[in-house]
Amino acid sequence: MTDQNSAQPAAGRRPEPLPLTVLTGFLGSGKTTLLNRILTDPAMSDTVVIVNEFGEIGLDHMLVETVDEGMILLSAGCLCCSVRGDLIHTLEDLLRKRDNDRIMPFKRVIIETTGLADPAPILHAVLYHPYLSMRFAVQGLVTVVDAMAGAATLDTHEEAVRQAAMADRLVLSKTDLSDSGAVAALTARLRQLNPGAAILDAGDALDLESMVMSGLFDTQGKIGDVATWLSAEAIAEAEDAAHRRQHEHDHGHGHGHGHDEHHDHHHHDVNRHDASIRAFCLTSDAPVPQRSLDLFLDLLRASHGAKLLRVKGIVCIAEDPDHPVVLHGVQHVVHVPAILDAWPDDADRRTRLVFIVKDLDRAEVEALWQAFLGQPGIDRPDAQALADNPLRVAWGG
Ligand SMILES: Nc1nc2c(ncn2[C@@H]2O[C@H](COP(=O)(O)OP(=O)(O)OP(=O)(O)O)[C@@H](O)[C@H]2O)c(=O)[nH]1
Repeated sequence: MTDQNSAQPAAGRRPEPLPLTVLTGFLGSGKTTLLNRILTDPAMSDTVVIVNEFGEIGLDHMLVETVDEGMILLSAGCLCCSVRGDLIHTLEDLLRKRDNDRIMPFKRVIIETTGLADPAPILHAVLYHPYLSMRFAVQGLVTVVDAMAGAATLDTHEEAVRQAAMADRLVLSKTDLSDSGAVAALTARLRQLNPGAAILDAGDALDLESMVMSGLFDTQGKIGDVATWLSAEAIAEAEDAAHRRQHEHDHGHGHGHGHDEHHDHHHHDVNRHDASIRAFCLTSDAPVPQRSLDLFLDLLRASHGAKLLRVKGIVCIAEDPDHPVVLHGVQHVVHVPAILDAWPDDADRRTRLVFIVKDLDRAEVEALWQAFLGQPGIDRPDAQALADNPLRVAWGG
């Protein structure tokens, strides 16, 4: 078990959390190339990079031009499975050295994963570690997608789909080697897969600092732009567009429209990997009682935990509607990283929950949500029945 006190700062006061970003992307997509750019940008000086590789002998560290030799740490194995403990120890060790002035006071950490990594357990490991989650402000996930090989990789490798679907920022590399039609098609596919993430072109003069700082907190550990972080509007719009496409598609079939039209709709169909992962947004105009929210989240993670890749939200709590609660979850755990002093937009106090899920129907989550909002429908469970269910305790435990 991890010793929570092992990396406590020397001084008594709690230090500002340090930004931590996970950089991922499929094999050969251009992660190291982007990292080199980040490390040579003056705005990104004092960055510690943890490079993770398969195998005993890493190659990437030879390719990364470091600002300071001591700033590169390597671990053998895959971060998402075998060496999660190593990652935690590495981060604790880094903090200890920084707190004891044994290394320079770095300002942020970037973890570069292997090309095959599943980012969910990596984010999870840091977000839910009782001490690390206090010391690091997790910025989220930047995923590099190779514009040349990206579509074929998404077709054949589910890891690549998960990396793209969970990202806060998507960076298209090798656009200089790809034709514009292929880039546009890949961009459209990524937008459908992950409507909430900004899509950037590595060939552009990127603002690397804001690319890396894609999370809820800014460099001082202060709450940043919640609406951008949540991306609820973009996800809701994408859902509407998908609905319209589906409706037109069904309408086309029902009324025997021409073959060409069908052909065009089928052209937009997502492939089997993409189709198993989806993003959606649930909203409520009515404030949500704290207990209903707790029960909803409990039951959701207990019954669907492994299918929840990410959950983000802003919630109007009935007991304290002036101070919205921000939620952030990865897999089995959803936690409250912040309670805001005020609503980002006082005119819009709706509760918004954004989900990125795998093999889970929107309807199932929505039925549960409505049950806890006190709006049970036909064939839907009601909250009291769910709360009284004797199995609930067993599931939650
Ligand atoms: N033309 C071009 N080449 C690029 C671009 N980005 C990366 N490359 C090249 O693609 C190859 C792979 O890039 P890396 O940065 O090593 O990719 P990686 O994701 O770190 O690779 P792994 O660590 O093996 O998974 C290298 O030869 C890079 O020079 C780009 O935007 N344009």
